[in-house]
Amino acid sequence: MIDPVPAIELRDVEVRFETAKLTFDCTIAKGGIVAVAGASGSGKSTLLHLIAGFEDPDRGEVRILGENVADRAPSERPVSMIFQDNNLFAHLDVATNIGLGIDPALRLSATDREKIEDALRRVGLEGFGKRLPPTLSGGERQRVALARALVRKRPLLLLDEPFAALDPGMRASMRSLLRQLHAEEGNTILVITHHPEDVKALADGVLFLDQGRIIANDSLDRFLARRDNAAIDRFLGNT
Ligand SMILES: Nc1ncnc2c1ncn2[C@@H]1O[C@H](COP(=O)(O)OP(=O)(O)OP(=O)(O)O)[C@@H](O)[C@H]1O
Repeated sequence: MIDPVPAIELRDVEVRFETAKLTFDCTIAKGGIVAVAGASGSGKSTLLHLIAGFEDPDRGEVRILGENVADRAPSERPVSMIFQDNNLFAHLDVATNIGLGIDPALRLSATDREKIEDALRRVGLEGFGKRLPPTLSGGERQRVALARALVRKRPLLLLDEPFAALDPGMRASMRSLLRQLHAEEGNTILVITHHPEDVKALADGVLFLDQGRIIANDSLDRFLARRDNAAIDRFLGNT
């Protein structure tokens, strides 16, 4: 049965920049992996920033798990966000970077240390705790960012092009890791990607943006079958 309380609702949300006006209306059910796609500049990052609280709407309402989050700072929202890069503090070792997800003041108990070790195991980085981020590969750094999100235990995980810097083999392995963690956590994931193969391999649903608007909010199958929009055709390589 579909949970009646959606993970995310954007109601008449409008953001105005000097050169762009973005308007978002959508409802996203709990528990799926949703790919967020669309041409460069279509508004994908802004959409995620609105949900995470890094951007405030000029109009409209952002609701998470049934609650209007207008007054909630990013750290108070039930959300973790992973960026393309710059997720980690270079001068802090991997375990400490993950510990920041548990307590930003780093008052970590023995149980917290076990949670960090467990998260490292789950992302395939056992024994990496003492390493510094600059000594890791791009894929390993993204795994650490995922481990930090895991220990935060937030029901919503937002990823802004998390695979952008990775080679095809690494992308595929990150996709399967994400699917596996999603199956274990039962969380709701939104992931920005420019690649149809990520959408096909990862997503249950697709939000497709064009010029600051959501023009599709479909199940994966329905999205892949669409032939009614030039921007979607271009993305899927149907032209
Ligand atoms: N802080 C800002 N100030 C002014 N304009 C902005 C700001 N953030 C985004 N914009 C504009 O809003 C539009 C959408 O930007 P956004 O970064 O959300 O797009 P995107 O789909 O994530 O693009 P990309 O795929 O290139 O990352 C663009 O025209 C961009 O120039």
